[in-house]
Amino acid sequence: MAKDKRSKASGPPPPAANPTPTAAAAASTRPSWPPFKPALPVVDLTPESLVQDKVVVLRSFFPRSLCRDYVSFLRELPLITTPGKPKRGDAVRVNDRYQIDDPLFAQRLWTETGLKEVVLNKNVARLWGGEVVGLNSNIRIYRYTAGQFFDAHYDDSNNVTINPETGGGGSSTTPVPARTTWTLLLYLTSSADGCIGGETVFYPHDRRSAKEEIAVSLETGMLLLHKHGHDCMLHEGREVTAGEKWVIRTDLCVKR
Ligand SMILES: O=C(O)CCC(=O)C(=O)O
Ligand SMILES: [Fe+2]
Repeated sequence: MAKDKRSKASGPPPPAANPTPTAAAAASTRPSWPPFKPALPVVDLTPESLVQDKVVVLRSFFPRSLCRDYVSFLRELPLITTPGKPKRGDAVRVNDRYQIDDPLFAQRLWTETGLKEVVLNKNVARLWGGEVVGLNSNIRIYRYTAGQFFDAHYDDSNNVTINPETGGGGSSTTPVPARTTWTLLLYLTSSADGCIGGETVFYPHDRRSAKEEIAVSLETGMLLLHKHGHDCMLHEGREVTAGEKWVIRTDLCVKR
């Protein structure tokens, strides 16, 4: 697939940064995400490079028990099965999805998990394309059941605003203009939970090729980061053939 004809990972744009009628009303419709228990991180988080400067994983980012809690919780959310026909140029995504603009959850994932410390560590800080200020508040939940997949595509970089929220009804600090640079995928299930298939597969040379592919197998609780935007690698979520693949998706954001 030529890059100029590349298909983009699509979806409705995230809700406006200032939701109506009031931010308080919008906040009340956000999910009551389970607490991060036990306190995170549970292991020494060590970034492991799978593709130099392009794909990094953190294994056991969520412990298995927390992944189970999250899957039980997420299955009660109103997931929407992908509409059949994608817009021209958009990747075919066949899965069930839930999307919410939730700055507070994005901030919790960033600050209450150990992620911030790992990402800002001087050994890896140069990777992210700028000064990382947090995670995209556009939180996406994917469930893939047997026969579902996300066809090959590239992820775009988007301009966003990071709205640090205090959560307790306190004052918000100044919004920070930012840009997404790396995709974040947190896998909540794997073959250990009966999910077969569903690998995230990267193609380094802009063509689907079994010889060249780098297939990342699901691991329960593993967090994967991959570079996106102009030098995003072509990639896909391979078909799930049994069980359920559950993923939390957001993005790393740098100051703009
Ligand atoms: O589910 C996956 O493995 C890939 C998801 C993906 O490519 C995306 O969210 O853009
Ligand atoms: Fe993608």
